[in-house]
Amino acid sequence: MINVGVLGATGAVGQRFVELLSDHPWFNLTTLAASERSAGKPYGKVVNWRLETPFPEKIAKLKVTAITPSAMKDVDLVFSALPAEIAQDVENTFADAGIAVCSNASSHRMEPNVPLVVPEVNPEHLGLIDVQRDAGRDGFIVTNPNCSTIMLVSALAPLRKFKFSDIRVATMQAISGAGFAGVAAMSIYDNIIPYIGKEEEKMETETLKIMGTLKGKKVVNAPFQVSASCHRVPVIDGHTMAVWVDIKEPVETVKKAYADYKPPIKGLPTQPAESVHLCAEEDRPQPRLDRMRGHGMTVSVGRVREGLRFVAMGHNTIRGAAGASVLNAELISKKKYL
Ligand SMILES: NC(=O)C1=CN([C@@H]2O[C@H](COP(=O)(O)OP(=O)(O)OC[C@H]3O[C@@H](n4cnc5c(N)ncnc54)[C@H](OP(=O)(O)O)[C@@H]3O)[C@@H](O)[C@H]2O)C=CC1
Ligand SMILES: N[C@@H](CC(=O)OP(=O)(O)O)C(=O)O
Repeated sequence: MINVGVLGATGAVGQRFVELLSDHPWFNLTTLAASERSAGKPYGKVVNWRLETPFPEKIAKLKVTAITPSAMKDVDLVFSALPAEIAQDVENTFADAGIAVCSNASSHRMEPNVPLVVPEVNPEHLGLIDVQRDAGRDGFIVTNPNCSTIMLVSALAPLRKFKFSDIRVATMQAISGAGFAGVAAMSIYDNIIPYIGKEEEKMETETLKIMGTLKGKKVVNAPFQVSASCHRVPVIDGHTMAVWVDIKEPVETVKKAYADYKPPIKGLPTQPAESVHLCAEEDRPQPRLDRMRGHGMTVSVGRVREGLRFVAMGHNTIRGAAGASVLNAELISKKKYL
């Protein structure tokens, strides 16, 4: 068992980490860290547990620590669910102290030495860990993408054998993506907000890095163009997106590619049986009905039609955040980087 901790354990994504790690077969959750408001108090007293699954009582008494390596001495790996502006320095400090960091925050994603990984899409990019180590670091940082980007690249992965260069995407994103206090009820109820700060830029750049090729010590971006329009909708969990790709193959050929798809990795505890599920029903995927497919780790695709057009949807705080990071950590562990 590998001892792990969570940075930002009280937040929307932090709670998902706690849920996924409290009974993990490879990882032993020993340390929970949050802001000064929470540090020094028992986790059960400071967390406002908002998940549908029961609160894991066995960690209720665990004392929340400060977000410093010295306060988290027994851990080999930390999961970061910190706000990006805090994560920037904190994650560097942990990696410099010899600790592996699996981060959900956007701060380091686009740095050339930092792997931006979705295990089913670009597992080989973990090779950038060696580049960080060669530069003299004892630990390392591995990131997972933005929650909408994960759904997009997962849905594109089975289509890589076809030629395409132009992707257009319009998202309908859940309010949990903005964190617990992110969107006021008065703003989102009976409404759609056609702006999510920096989200479009993230989808347009992160996709190219993830679907790029690791050549020597760097990733060469995928040679295509992504154009995104992002919108907040009154859904609690589950990011949905309409996607247009310039694939010329017949619809049936594309559907077969989804049906036959086998991801390049297997044997990880958090990996779902299907990383991408092709919905047969004409009115699916829908967030309320499909977000928990594969324990929240499966991306559902449907409405594949001429154009080529389709709809993709996945759980933003599980597949799009904490689950993605845990899957990265499992791959890191399997590949003996720890
Ligand atoms: N929500 C989502 O779907 C997704 C979120 N992300 C990213 O994950 C990260 C966390 O998001 P989310 O969980 O929604 O955020 P929340 O606001 O819900 O939680 C933030 C967490 O960080 C802690 N924190 C805040 N300020 C500080 C500080 N100054 N020092 C130490 N700890 C601090 C909080 O502790 P305390 O309770 O003590 O204040 C809390 O545990 C962000 O970078 C976000 O962009 C990524 C993908 C999806
Ligand atoms: N911006 C996303 C969530 C998020 O925090 O993304 P990122 O990890 O790229 O900061 C949303 O609002 O749904």
